[in-house]
Amino acid sequence: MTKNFAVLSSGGDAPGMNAAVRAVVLACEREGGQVIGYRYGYNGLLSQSCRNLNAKTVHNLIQQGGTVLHSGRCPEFKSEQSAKTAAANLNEKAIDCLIVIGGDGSFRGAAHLSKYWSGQVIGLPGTIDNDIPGTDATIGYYTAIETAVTSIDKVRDTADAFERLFLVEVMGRHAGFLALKAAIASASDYVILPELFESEDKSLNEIELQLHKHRKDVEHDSFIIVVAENVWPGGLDALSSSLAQRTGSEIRPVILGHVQRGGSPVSQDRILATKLGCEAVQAAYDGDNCIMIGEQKGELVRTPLSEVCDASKPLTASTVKTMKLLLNNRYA
Ligand SMILES: Nc1ncnc2c1ncn2[C@@H]1O[C@H](COP(=O)(O)OP(=O)(O)O)[C@@H](O)[C@H]1O
Ligand SMILES: O=P(O)(O)OC[C@H]1O[C@](O)(COP(=O)(O)O)[C@@H](O)[C@@H]1O
Repeated sequence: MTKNFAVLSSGGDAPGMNAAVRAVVLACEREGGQVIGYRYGYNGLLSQSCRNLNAKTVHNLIQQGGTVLHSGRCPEFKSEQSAKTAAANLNEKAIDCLIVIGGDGSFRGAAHLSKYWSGQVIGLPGTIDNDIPGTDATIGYYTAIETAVTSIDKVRDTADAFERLFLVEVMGRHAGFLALKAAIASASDYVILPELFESEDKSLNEIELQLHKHRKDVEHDSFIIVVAENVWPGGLDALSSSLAQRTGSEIRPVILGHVQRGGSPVSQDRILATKLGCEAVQAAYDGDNCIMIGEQKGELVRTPLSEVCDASKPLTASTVKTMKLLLNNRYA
């Protein structure tokens, strides 16, 4: 029996969300089913704002950044009444399976909905933060790394010209995946991560030591510190003035911000999104419910939403080891 699908993107948009929508639509059509797309995340589900999706509407979409369905945060979706409204709207459209592309918050929303709706809910991890367990990478993460690295490369040009110390803030909410990878790939000199942060004093002492030895060792005096957002109390301004006091250096802070969420997805994100989108449709036909599709060590994996919503995901130990050798503890 064919199934009717609905798909939405929720929370922070991520490059590759469109590729996931395309894959869901094409895989669904292949099985003879129909797909609608809800706009603005759970907001569209509550207001029944949706459109039909088919091979024609997803043509020429795989390379586009952002999300053609738009995204949104919808705080009222946490209520019982909202979930009941959403369930009624899905039933009105005769939907069998809702596919939610988003982060852990969006998956909490999907799990909440499933308490009041008898249809299937399936999550696809879409966030630049990569903070979702059950998958090695999330859709959008690879592109965001590239964007951050390209930006830091540009910062380096001017940092070298003036022999200045730069602080570059990278997104990630409360996770350091993006900052860690961006720092290594851009050959930055130090990185501040939520997972490793102990205290301001400890970090300042370490930076001071690294900077001092770096200045003795390297001909050029520029120094780039990547700072994951939401770690340093008072943010980049506070860190900048503490460092200026301690080191006497001229410091320039740069916040990369939402530029990291934009742009055409790199091929790794397109491929990941396409694989996960196809697998979501397969999982629906297998009768799965309340799961997230991920990829681990090259294999597609189905994990219960209850196991991904509130669990934390550790940084990869080998990447941290490399970082310590060449960045934070280079001169230790
Ligand atoms: N506990 C919850 N119950 C129901 N819905 C939730 C819950 N947490 C988050 N959501 C929904 O998911 C949306 C996206 O969550 P958010 O944390 O902002 O982004 P992300 O999904 O990227 O982590 C929220 O705006 C809300 O609509
Ligand atoms: O766009 P907003 O609402 O300012 O949110 C910023 C946050 O969204 C993100 O870009 C993506 O986070 P989510 O995918 O969890 O929504 C975070 O890195 C950042 O902290």
